[in-house]
Amino acid sequence: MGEESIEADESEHETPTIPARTAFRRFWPLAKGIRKWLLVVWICTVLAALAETEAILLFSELTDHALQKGSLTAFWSPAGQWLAIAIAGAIVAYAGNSLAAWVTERFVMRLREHVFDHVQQLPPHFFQRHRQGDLLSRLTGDVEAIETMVVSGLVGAASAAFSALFYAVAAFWLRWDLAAATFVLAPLFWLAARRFSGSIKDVSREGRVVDGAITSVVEESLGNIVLTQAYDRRDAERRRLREEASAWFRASVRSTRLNEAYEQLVQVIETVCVLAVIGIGAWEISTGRMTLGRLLAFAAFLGYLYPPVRGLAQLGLTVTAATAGAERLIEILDVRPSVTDPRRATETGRPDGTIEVRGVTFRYPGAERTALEDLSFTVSPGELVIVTGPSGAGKSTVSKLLLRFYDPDSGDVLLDGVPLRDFPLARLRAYVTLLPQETLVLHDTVRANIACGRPGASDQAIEEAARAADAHDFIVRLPDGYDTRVDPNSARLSGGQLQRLAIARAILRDAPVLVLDEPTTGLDAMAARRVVKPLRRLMAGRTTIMITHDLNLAPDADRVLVVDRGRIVETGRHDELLARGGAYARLHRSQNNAVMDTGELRMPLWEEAPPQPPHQQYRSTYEAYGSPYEPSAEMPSYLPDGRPLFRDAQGAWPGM
Ligand SMILES: Nc1ncnc2c1ncn2[C@@H]1O[C@H](COP(=O)(O)OP(=O)(O)OP(=O)(O)O)[C@@H](O)[C@H]1O
Repeated sequence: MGEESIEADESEHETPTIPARTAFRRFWPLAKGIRKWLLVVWICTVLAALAETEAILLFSELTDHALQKGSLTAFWSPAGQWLAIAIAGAIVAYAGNSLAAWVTERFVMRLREHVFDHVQQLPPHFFQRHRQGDLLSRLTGDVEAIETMVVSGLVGAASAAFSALFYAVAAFWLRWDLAAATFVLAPLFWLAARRFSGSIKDVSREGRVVDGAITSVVEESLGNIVLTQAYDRRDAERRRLREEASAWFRASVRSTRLNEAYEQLVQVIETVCVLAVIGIGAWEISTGRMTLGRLLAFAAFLGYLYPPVRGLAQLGLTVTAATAGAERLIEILDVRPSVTDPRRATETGRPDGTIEVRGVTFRYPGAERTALEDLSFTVSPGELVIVTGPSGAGKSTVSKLLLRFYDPDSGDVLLDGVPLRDFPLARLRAYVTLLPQETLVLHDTVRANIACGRPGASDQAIEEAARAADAHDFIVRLPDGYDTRVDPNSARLSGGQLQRLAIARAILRDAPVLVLDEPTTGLDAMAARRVVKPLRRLMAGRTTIMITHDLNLAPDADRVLVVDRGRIVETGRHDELLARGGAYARLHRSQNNAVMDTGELRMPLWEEAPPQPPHQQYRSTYEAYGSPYEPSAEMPSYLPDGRPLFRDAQGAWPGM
């Protein structure tokens, strides 16, 4: 594996806890380019606070001169100013809030793209070890949580701090002694927030985790709906959902209770402060040291002062809660891609397609055993090499190294003599095309599904590829032809048709090297036969490495590599290997026996063995491969009605 691919078995760790400051610093760089707008939002908030202050002072003036004295002439001027300030304040607040929403959503968009981009580069085993629902919840809920911390949090904190300071100065300016008396109570807010912050963070973290678990259960359950219905697993699935939903229920109720307790405590503290002001104010008015208007203005300043003070404390809690989401995103962002683009890419033209695997040893990150051990082979341009072997032998791992999903721990994979790690990833994957075991379908039209082989391909090229893949005929019979929308779960296309669509895509891609991973697995015999011809057209003139259990395709290969426990145990042509009577011959035999076994399922349970029909055609096949023919007395080759048990009794794979 390359030096970049430091990759721990991340799933085994608990999500690490991170201080809010670290989390903030981690995501702040993403605000680049929008920071100036944050400043504008902050200025708008300041202007709105100034307008509010001016309004309060005008209110005080109105009380003392217009209301107390009952003078209408003293009313008009301050009233006009108040109205003008209110309108200006409203415009500024509107502009500020709209801009804040724009900045916030831009940040969320950028963050989501950043995380999504990163996740897309992660190696296959990451996705096997993380539940999809949990990843979804991180990409949605947690991303928004971080916004509260970085953007709203920052602007909120700056605005609240400014407003608090501003109103405090105004209150001091009005009556410093009265203000000082009430400010003595301010630390109570801070104490209350401190008391609650730890528990709120815990419960938020719990909530984020459970949210991911619920999405996972729903997603897995819907993805497995056939199993659920066929085996009547509805109760089990409901129980699974209920378990997670109960955890969510508990976390959510606890979170509301904590927030509500905090809110109410703050209300009580506020009431104490207001009563203190009224009490002191009443005493001051009674001694003639203060007018009613000034007292009301003072109370109003305090009234305006509390929300930002409370907001600051509340913001602390919100940021603490958001940190729980940040921790979950940072955990993902810290997973390093197993491969990266080279620092200096090799400049080559289109390669001829010589693949050389040279002394490759590879172990999956976190795995105990090596999946490949000192593997070496070469495939010349235009050759077809089949890689076969028992399950778990390491065949698919070979395909992952050929596509450079991973780098080998030692040894090298070379294309035209250049190590794969020296190619830019995008270029490498244009040269080496994978036809994976499961047919991958985009949620889009048939046309787009083929065109993704070569973005920008003309309709004519798409149709030619579809014809070469024997897909054109069934495509034109679809309701909207090439414009019919397909999706991975739609029953609109059969497995064989999807496979032919994938072949059309690969034909259009026109890469010099092809990696086919079990191209006929999962297809029934008829469907498998139908893809053979298109496959041959696809393989023509390309270096092809076919990973397969299906040895019906082996006689066609220039070479067969038999892999077992990560090593090549045999290599040669199909007939040579059969004649050798080793691992390959055993695999071949077991495959044919497997066919016979299915035939046996259809047999009636006779008391006695049925009469044996002649087996001459199999004798000649065996003898042609140099194997001794040993018909088994217990294992009939024909059904009692005379139909052959072997599917290739009419000659191997007539479709080829
Ligand atoms: N993501 C992974 N993490 C750890 N070990 C893995 C991972 N994927 C595969 N392995 C292990 O690597 C070995 C080779 O797996 P591989 O999938 O290449 O086998 P295979 O020959 O393709 O099997 P099959 O024919 O069943 O698909 C196996 O022992 C498997 O358990």
